[in-house]
Amino acid sequence: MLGLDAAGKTTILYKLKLSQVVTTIPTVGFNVETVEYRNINFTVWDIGGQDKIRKLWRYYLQGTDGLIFVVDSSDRDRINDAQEELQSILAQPEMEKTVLLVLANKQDLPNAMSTSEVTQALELQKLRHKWFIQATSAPTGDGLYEGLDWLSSTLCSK
Ligand SMILES: Nc1nc2c(ncn2[C@@H]2O[C@H](COP(=O)(O)OP(=O)(O)OP(=O)(O)O)[C@@H](O)[C@H]2O)c(=O)[nH]1
Ligand SMILES: [Mg+2]
Repeated sequence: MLGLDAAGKTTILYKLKLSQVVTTIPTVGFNVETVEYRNINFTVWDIGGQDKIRKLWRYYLQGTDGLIFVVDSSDRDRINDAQEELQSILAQPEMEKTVLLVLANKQDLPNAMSTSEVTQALELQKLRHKWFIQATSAPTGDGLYEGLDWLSSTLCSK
């Protein structure tokens, strides 16, 4: 699970793992948890997204079945940064066969971009990867399991 700092990755991970909203601090390094859903054990790696440590993302890619890319839909100023980071990670050789779940998170905030706005900004239509975008709100959990539904059915049919 990757995405810019403050996109909501750690909040999402622990909402899935504990069904709780935890208080987070910026992740330096990573958190890893297994999340069981529909008889699948997802090993979810939540990797810190601050600018200075983004260059470490590529060290976590080997053996990845699926990429969950989390976006703060209310952060219009940085959606282009998110687009650039997503493209550069998908260009890595380890990611050639990965499937991509984009979580358009923070839908509860006023002025959040819609999934179609995020789709356009991230240029998802141009990708050669299988992808899906899901609107989410981490504190309520809205959309999280719909995203995992797509991921599990897509990975199982591979
Ligand atoms: N309103 C709202 N706030 C959210 C949502 N998801 C996360 N947040 C808040 O956004 C802030 C950052 O969330 P984190 O989960 O720490 O973000 P992160 O992506 O792990 O950030 P890094 O560890 O720095 O990469 C926290 O204050 C969260 O409570 C959401 O869907 N809606
Ligand atoms: Mg974090």
